[in-house]
Amino acid sequence: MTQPKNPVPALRLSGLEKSFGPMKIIRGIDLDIPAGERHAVIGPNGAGKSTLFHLISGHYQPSGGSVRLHGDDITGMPPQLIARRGLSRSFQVTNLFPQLTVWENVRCATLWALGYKYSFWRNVERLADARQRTEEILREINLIERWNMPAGVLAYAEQRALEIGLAIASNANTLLLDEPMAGMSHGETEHMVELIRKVSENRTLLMIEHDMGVVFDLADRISVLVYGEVIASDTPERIKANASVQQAYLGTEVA
Ligand SMILES: Nc1ncnc2c1ncn2[C@@H]1O[C@H](COP(=O)(O)OP(=O)(O)OP(=O)(O)O)[C@@H](O)[C@H]1O
Repeated sequence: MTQPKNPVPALRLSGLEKSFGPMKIIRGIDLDIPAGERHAVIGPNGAGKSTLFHLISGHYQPSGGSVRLHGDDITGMPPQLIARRGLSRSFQVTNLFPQLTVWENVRCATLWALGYKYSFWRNVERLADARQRTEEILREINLIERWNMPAGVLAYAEQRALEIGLAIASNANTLLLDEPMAGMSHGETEHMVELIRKVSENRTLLMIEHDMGVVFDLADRISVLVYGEVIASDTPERIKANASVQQAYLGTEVA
């Protein structure tokens, strides 16, 4: 990044730990993610990547350590409170209302973000701010032409784009994406990369991804997680050249 970095990182993980019974799954992670960075977490199956996301988003309670979002301690807060503070997560499993239209799905998230209580929702078509914001988001995620289709009949890649739309509709400034390219064709992957690049232009992005082409194309910085520890956190070029990363994980994949 060419701009000076904000001294308060968007995310700061300090001594983060998670055990399940006697099994230490996350073993003391220290990691700063500056605001505006696109950061990828890679690592072998079972390394603890999803667990790490669960800890950051509040879906799991850490066994030790802390999570700070823009300097505020959010450790152990419930997911909905963390989301209210601007951190939004999209899941590997789909999180949409399939019978509602694309428009209605985004509008729900928009209404929530604008602070409307459920009692307002029956006059929802009159809420100009919600309408305008919904339209903006559908344009941003390239689904404006699908606005009137039930979410359940969209193509898989479009459903994933809509999930990203729901995340940004909630006014998120920090996005956690868990394997956004999973199950996509080559063409769909290319579109998703462009979409993620666009929506992360003015947001902080943390993503788990197995597609190394995508990771090395999108990320400003990459952290490599092996057995619950970050063994390296650096630029794509340095990660590629890092001997211990090669040995532990990448092998010949990106050599
Ligand atoms: N709720 C749980 N209870 C017990 N063990 C768990 C729980 N959740 C995860 N684990 C274990 O923690 C380890 C890390 O799992 P996790 O899903 O975080 O890895 P991952 O790096 O995301 O893997 P993958 O790339 O395959 O998705 C695994 O051994 C898993 O079995």
